[in-house]
Amino acid sequence: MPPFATPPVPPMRITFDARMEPSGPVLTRRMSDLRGLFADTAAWEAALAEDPVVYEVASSPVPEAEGELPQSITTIHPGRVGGEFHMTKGHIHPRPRGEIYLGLSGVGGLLLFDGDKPQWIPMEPGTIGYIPPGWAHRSVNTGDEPYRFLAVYPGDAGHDYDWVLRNGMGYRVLSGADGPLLRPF
Ligand SMILES: O=P(O)(O)OC[C@H]1O[C@](O)(CO)[C@@H](O)[C@@H]1O
Ligand SMILES: [Fe+2]
Repeated sequence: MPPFATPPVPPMRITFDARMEPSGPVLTRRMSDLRGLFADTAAWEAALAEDPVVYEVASSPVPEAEGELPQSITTIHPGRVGGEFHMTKGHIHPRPRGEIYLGLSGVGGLLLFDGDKPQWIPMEPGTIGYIPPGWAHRSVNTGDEPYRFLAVYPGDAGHDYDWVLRNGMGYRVLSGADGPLLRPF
């Protein structure tokens, strides 16, 4: 017997479709799901009229359970809200667990925050961004095309989104004349 109770998952070959996304469920996050995250509240409210899809997360069939290593591919569509680039909600793992991101297409960045100092890792196809345990993380599309990355994380990590609403992420990532501009919160 395994030392913990999880639904059994067989070894599996996970295939990618033409968009390089795993074939599992897709979670769609629209502008209205990102309440309280962009600095320019008026610009965010104006964007609600169309309520565009900001990002999609396609998951593999591996469950989020202790001992498993689920994966997902996130696509952040290009765009800005009051000069701030489209981004994920961001979260911290309630159980301190590391995570790996691999850039697949487009350009973006991985913003990390430990509650004290923020870190920024530019991401492009082939870049691995390592998220150590205890660091909140958010991904940002800093380009004009969809930014897509693979995430692999321990299945018991969990997602705490309120931590980011309470503490912020240390930086806001804005569009600047010479590329992304990191403005302290
Ligand atoms: O969970 P968020 O902050 O919306 O960001 C989405 C991305 O982060 C993950 O939750 C993994 O950390 C994935 O599901 C996805 O890669
Ligand atoms: Fe995570």
